[in-house]
Amino acid sequence: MGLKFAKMHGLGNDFMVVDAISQSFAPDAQTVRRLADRHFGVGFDQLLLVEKPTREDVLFRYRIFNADGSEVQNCGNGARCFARFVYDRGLTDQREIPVETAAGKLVLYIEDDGWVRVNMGQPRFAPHALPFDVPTEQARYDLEVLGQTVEIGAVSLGNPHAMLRVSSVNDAPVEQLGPAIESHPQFPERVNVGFAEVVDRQHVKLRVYERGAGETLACGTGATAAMVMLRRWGLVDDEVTVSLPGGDLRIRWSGDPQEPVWMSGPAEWVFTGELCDAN
Ligand SMILES: N[C@H](CCC[C@H](N)C(=O)O)C(=O)O
Repeated sequence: MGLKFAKMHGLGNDFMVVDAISQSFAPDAQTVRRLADRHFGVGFDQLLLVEKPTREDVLFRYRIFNADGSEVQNCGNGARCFARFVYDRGLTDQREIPVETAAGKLVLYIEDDGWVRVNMGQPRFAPHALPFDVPTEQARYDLEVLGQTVEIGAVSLGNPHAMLRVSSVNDAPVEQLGPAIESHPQFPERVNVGFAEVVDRQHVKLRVYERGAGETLACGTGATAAMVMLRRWGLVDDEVTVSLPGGDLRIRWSGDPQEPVWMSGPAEWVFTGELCDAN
């Protein structure tokens, strides 16, 4: 009997989801990379593990691995799929699902319309939270990259995000600046890179070059980070639709750094499978 898994996605950001409570599965980075391969493996942007919690105030531990094998602190689209998975599979009958991540506690809510709402916690702007090697915290930073100076915002949602404002996401230099900023020396743990176009105060278009996965069709923490930084820059209101190539997310934040950010969006099942024993 090989490892059973589900293939799910949040707006095309796709995941292999494994119940690692009823199955023994603790993959190393090489195994994750092999399973992530879209020809030799299952194929995914991230692997999500459902594990027993290590703290009392949550129902599950939620672990996330990028396609390059790196374990990371948060994944917004993955959190919605995680909630769908544990509820639909009967691992919980609660529709308010507190989970433990490497970045702390998230609370996932399954809504009547099938969407999932996530309390993403408070945004953290302090450079050390990303980490980002700059002397002081600023609302905007000038970053030297590929021989040019680009203006970015920087925020942690448990995982690190840099964001640039662009006039058009369609023309954004994602292929050039994405990898260059992702691995910029001032981001010692690398960084996710968002390219945001402000349509109006309630609508943003976004593309994200993800740390450890490349450009994805959607990024939940990236959409959250973009809204938060644009709200801090005074360019959007408290409720924003973020349109990514794979679809829309709703992000809500009051602008108060002590207040949590809320992300709402869909989570879809695609198929279930079982690895052949050789894997
Ligand atoms: N690439 C991210 C993890 C996945 C985030 C993304 N898929 C989301 O929906 O938030 C990182 O290395 O921090």
